[in-house]
Amino acid sequence: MTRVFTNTTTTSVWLSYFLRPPPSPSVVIPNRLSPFFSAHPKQKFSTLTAMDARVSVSAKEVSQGLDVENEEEFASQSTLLKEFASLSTIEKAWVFKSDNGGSSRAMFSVGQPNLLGNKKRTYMLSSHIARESNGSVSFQWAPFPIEMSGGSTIVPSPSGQKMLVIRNQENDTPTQFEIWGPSQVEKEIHIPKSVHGSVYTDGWFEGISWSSDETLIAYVAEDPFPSKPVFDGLGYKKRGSTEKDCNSWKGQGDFEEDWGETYSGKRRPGLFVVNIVSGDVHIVDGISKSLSIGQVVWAPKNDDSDQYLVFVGWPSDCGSEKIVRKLGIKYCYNRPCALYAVKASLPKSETDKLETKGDRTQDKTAAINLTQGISSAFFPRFSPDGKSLVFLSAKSAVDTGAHSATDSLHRIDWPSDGKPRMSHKLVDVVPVVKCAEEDCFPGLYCSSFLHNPWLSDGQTMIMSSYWRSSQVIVSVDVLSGKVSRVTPNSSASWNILALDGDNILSVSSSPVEPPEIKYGYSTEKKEWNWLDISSPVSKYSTKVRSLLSALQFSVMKIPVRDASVDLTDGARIPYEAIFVSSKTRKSGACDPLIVILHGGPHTVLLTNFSKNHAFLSSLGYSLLIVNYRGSLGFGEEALQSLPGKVGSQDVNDVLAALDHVIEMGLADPSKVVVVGGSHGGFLTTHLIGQAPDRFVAAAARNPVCNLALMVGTSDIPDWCYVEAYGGSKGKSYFTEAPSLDHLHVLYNKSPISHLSKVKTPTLFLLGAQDLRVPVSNGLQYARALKENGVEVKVIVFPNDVHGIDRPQSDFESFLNIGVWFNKHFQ
Ligand SMILES: CC(=O)N[C@@H](C)C(=O)N[C@@H](C)C(=O)O
Repeated sequence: MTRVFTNTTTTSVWLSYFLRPPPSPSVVIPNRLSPFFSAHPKQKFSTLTAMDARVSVSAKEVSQGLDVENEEEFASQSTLLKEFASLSTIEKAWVFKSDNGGSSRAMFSVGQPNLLGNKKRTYMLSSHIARESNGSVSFQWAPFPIEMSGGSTIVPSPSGQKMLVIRNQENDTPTQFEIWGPSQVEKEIHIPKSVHGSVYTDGWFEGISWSSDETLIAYVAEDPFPSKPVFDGLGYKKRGSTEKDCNSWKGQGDFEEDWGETYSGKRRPGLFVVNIVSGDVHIVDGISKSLSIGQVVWAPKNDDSDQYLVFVGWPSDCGSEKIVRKLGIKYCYNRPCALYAVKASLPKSETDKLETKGDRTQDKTAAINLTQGISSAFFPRFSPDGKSLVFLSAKSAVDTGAHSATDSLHRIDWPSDGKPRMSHKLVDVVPVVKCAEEDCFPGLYCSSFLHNPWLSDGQTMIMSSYWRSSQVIVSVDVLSGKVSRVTPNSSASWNILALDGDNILSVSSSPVEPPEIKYGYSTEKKEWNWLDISSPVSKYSTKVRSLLSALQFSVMKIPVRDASVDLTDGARIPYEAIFVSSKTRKSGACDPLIVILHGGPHTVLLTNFSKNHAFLSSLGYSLLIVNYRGSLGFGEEALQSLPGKVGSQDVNDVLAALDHVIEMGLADPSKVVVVGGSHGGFLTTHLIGQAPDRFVAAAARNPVCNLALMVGTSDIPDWCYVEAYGGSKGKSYFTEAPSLDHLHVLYNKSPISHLSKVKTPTLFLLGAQDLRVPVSNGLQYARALKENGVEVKVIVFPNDVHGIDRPQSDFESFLNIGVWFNKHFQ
């Protein structure tokens, strides 16, 4: 994670391969396809004037890789993209009860890309929430936000009286823990790197939990650095010699496996407790070093002095005798994991630690596996009365091998004496939904849980979940298992931020409406009402508002074309595509269309606001965002219909969605381009190979082009097997040493096997540090296209990982996508 927002400046390496003769250095009149220009002739004029005044360049002086023809286009489009790229996003919120009856206070964490600094700026904005006697609610905002500089994360204490600020530091500098009171820092604790490395704040292993008396904080941090061999002029230096000696150097020592993409070089997550009164830190005992730890919470206090912690543990061998290493975990919910309980206190003595039982020696402090009957358990949450431990499970993903699948929710009734046992009965609260009938609950698909997700009845949890192409907020009664959708039945998307007592603080947005805060309350009739809350963050510029007000969107149901073949019921149900277009149609002509494809393949593109998509639609394109079968949010059978059929079923689903909008008269078949990343790049490159006459241009971000190459270089070789062969075969065939037969199948399922048919000009955006789909995949395919005389442009971002989401790289990527598409419609 730290690598994503490093302070280093990105210098993009431009490898422009224009096989056509170099364009003449004439000034290009912005083409007719861009409504940005046609809708705002004055802006166009002023942009060009500004450009003329600022730069007067000869063809030779133009930036490397930027053809002169496109420079005007670059300048104009970047002005538009800047409008969207610098918008702020509300990411988290905390609500604190006020002493004063009906009111409360909220703190919002807001993120904004800092393009010049190439990192994300995070700031805090506070508000007072007042509930009036007439039932209305008003938010009074602090006049200015405050930037959180250098802070890795903040975690308020349960009472809201204290706040922990963690500052992870580079190199050998100790990690800083600051305990803040209402007006000042009350305590500062520096934890040297010899105790542990950086605290995990990645949103997955991350777990930072205050004890109920607010004296202890349990958290997850990297194990300390292992000692490394030291050498000097005479050779190896024995232990005890000083390592800081300038006549010696440290060797590398043994290679240590990490969790792959975005975790490169990160050491094992271990469990620690700090006492904020004494400043003492201890590593929690009794946990096998073969477990990676995350998501720790305190168990309810029992009568004993012992306090227990509950955490998630991931085995290093991914729970399989066959697998000898950690496999990539980012986007991969199929890594087995279990909930464990362990005593938080330091062992009192060795005799207390070891007790002889017959001929067996038992470690009384060893962590206990609480969820032995299930292959996956994470996001542990205790009910407010401490009687239930509720958790989410991705057992469907683990058991089938799909990297992500439908979740299920489970409960353990926590022992009344507070002492965890080996065998707890697991109660299924919300099972996996196999076949999601249209407009019915499709199952749970959660990417996070609130720290405190409970309503005051103590049995209702509130959470966000994907529901077909939208994100919605649902309530779940953990005793009855009843799930209810609490957000309106519109097509917009909703994300929960925090609970304010029994009320819900959330954000809602759509492809044509930027995020707005919504405050939900339940009426006496048990219906949810939602209030629009005006906030400084949602004061979007007039330009953004006017561009978006010209757009509309709808969610289309796309009938399954091959419904007659052998399919499960869930795989026959229509899938969806989000169609974004201009409200006004210009004299019967259709705007050009961009087909947008998500990766995974088991993810989904939601009906929420996307700055980059808003930019592309504001350029004058319609968008067709296809949630082909295999996407999250449509039930388990639809999802599981894809593994084994990648490169055919998903490709045909996209083509059927495209035909659907063409048949409806919403798109012109001669004006279609396509873009996708990762598995979406796999689809993009498959489409230009399998349907070479249908796309005017294409753009692929870190695309999977050759599974036979990826299998030997990616952090998730198992993914290649599962998606190519299907779950059960893929899992059993998986090996680190693929046979020739395997490589043959992997190659045949890949876009590279259709390469000879490709003629579509294609832009490649590649992250040189990508461990998921290493840069070699995109480069090999791009070079092969070039060899065949196809027009190709490649941009490699040297410091980017798979997401290519560092602010400057994201900006440069989408600017190039916009320019590339416009260029090929000229
Ligand atoms: C599981 C996974 O990471 N698969 C990749 C090939 C992929 O498509 N990733 C998605 C999540 C992406 O959008 O990057």
